[in-house]
Amino acid sequence: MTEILRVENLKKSYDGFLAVNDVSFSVAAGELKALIGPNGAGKSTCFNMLMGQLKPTHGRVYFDGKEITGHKPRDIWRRGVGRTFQITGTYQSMTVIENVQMALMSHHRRIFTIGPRAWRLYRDEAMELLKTVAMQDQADRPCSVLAYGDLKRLELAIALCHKPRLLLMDEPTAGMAPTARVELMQLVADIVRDQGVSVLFTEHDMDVVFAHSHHIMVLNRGELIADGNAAEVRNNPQVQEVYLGGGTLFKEDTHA
Ligand SMILES: Nc1ncnc2c1ncn2[C@@H]1O[C@H](COP(=O)(O)OP(=O)(O)OP(=O)(O)O)[C@@H](O)[C@H]1O
Repeated sequence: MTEILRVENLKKSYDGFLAVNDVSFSVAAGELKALIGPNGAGKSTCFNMLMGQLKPTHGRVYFDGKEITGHKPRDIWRRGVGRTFQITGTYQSMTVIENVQMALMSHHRRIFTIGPRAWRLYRDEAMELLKTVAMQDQADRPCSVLAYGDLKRLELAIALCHKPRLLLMDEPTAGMAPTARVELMQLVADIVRDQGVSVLFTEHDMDVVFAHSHHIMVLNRGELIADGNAAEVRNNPQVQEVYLGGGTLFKEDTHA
């Protein structure tokens, strides 16, 4: 499979404390890959280095074969790396579809189009994106009245406006009820399958991780201790030790 992201020997030191220590991995085109680990393992630090918010102390990051180490977040985003955050960032005073239209205007560099005419721009394209996340029936509702799970789906539609080839999702299901978590990740898995986009996500809910990921990486104290499919990771003694002190780890995965 074609490699979309490659990370080589990434390190991040905070005043001498190595939060990420010599981490190397890759993400293939069309792959749904999880990055898991206990609190403080270095997942967010790693994400922030991939997205340009943090400069690595050492190491290199390549996106689609080109080095992006230390590039500005906007440059990385323009190249096709999208991101969703733990806290949703929609405009509450606008409707669902207006939020998507705003993101499309930004993508097409028409963000300074103002007045009523603006809301005729990209409406069809926005509606298509809302269909992708099964939100078309809520297009004209104000964001302020949306349920949390719907906000997360809207955020996903907004991230897709920029046609990312790689989407980094930081704890996409945080704060959601268990059924809504599985539904959201099923939606992400469908988008990966149908659109060929790659997704790298961090997650604390192991049911979500093992049900949907093609591959799983485990970070512990800044070091990558496993990178493999669900069975390989589940049976890895070091992973079991980290999570449950050596006991039986995860439920059987449902991913084929
Ligand atoms: N700006 C900072 N300055 C100093 N130490 C930091 C900073 N940011 C993170 N750390 C430390 O680096 C380590 C890794 O933190 P990070 O937030 O990357 O972990 P994480 O795996 O994302 O954790 P969580 O699952 O709790 O979000 C932690 O020990 C944290 O305290």
